[in-house]
Amino acid sequence: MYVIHNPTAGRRNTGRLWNVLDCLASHGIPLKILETQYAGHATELARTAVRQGADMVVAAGGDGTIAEVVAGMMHSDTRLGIIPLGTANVLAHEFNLPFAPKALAAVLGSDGGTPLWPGILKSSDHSRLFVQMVGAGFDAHVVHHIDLGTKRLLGRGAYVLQTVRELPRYQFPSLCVRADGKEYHAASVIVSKGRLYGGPYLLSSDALPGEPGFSVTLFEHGGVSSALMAGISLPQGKMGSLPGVQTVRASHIEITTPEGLPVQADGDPAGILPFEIMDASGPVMLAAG
Ligand SMILES: Nc1ncnc2c1ncn2[C@@H]1O[C@H](COP(=O)(O)OP(=O)(O)OP(=O)(O)O)[C@@H](O)[C@H]1O
Repeated sequence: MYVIHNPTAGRRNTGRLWNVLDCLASHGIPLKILETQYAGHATELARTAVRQGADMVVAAGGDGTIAEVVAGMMHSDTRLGIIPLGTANVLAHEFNLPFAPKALAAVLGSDGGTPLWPGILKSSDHSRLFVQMVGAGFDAHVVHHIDLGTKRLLGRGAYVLQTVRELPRYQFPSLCVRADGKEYHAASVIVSKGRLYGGPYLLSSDALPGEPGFSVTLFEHGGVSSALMAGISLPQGKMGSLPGVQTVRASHIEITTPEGLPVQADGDPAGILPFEIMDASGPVMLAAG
């Protein structure tokens, strides 16, 4: 079992990592632990692990680390494992993974698997894989402005703090979104593979992370009060019933204008508009118990 660890993920709390690895080792599972040195390194390490015949590659980090590991495992029979060490760990919540070391080690050591079908975010000069969601509009603006030191200190609270800071100065420009050819205009858009957002919070109940296609959540209204309402509704699981919020299913999404507006993927900065979003060529199998 190869374990690819991002030492910069989350609050750098490696206690869970070592406890899980101890459990696995005590069950005689051979481990090869690799540490990432820079952004994008996890993809190279995963690709090498697959080439060396790894039966499982474990991403030890947050959603960004998982996406990078998955990008190096596509078109292989290698299974994906997760040790959630990130800030929001949305994918771990999505698949109901345990966070307790013993239970997590049991999942990683089991034969079970469930499909995870990633998405691809493509611009004119680069493309990247994502596992949970892509956002453009206010949430991407917050992600692009977040201070890494504060994120390490406050965890998810850093997003709340940055939201409060950015709200008064964000202009809420109108985005042009084309979902399977149909045009929409919205202040913000979140294109999800999964149901959850920002942690264990329900965004779109019709999302299917193991199948092709996306849930596209469109926030029609901009402005401080609409953004605050969305922020309050999310932890209550009521985002879907908020006035001005609509969700559509689509398999090909283009977000074209305003050009230069920031985009986030899996909670990390991911370039600027314009972008198109499509399914990856197939799923990977996730050890999820
Ligand atoms: N050694 C490294 N130095 C700097 N950056 C790294 C390194 N290894 C990985 N990264 C980058 O760190 C980014 C953030 O990691 P990750 O998303 O796993 O953690 P997080 O943001 O704390 O968690 P979450 O996405 O669950 O909120 C990744 O997108 C990756 O490109």
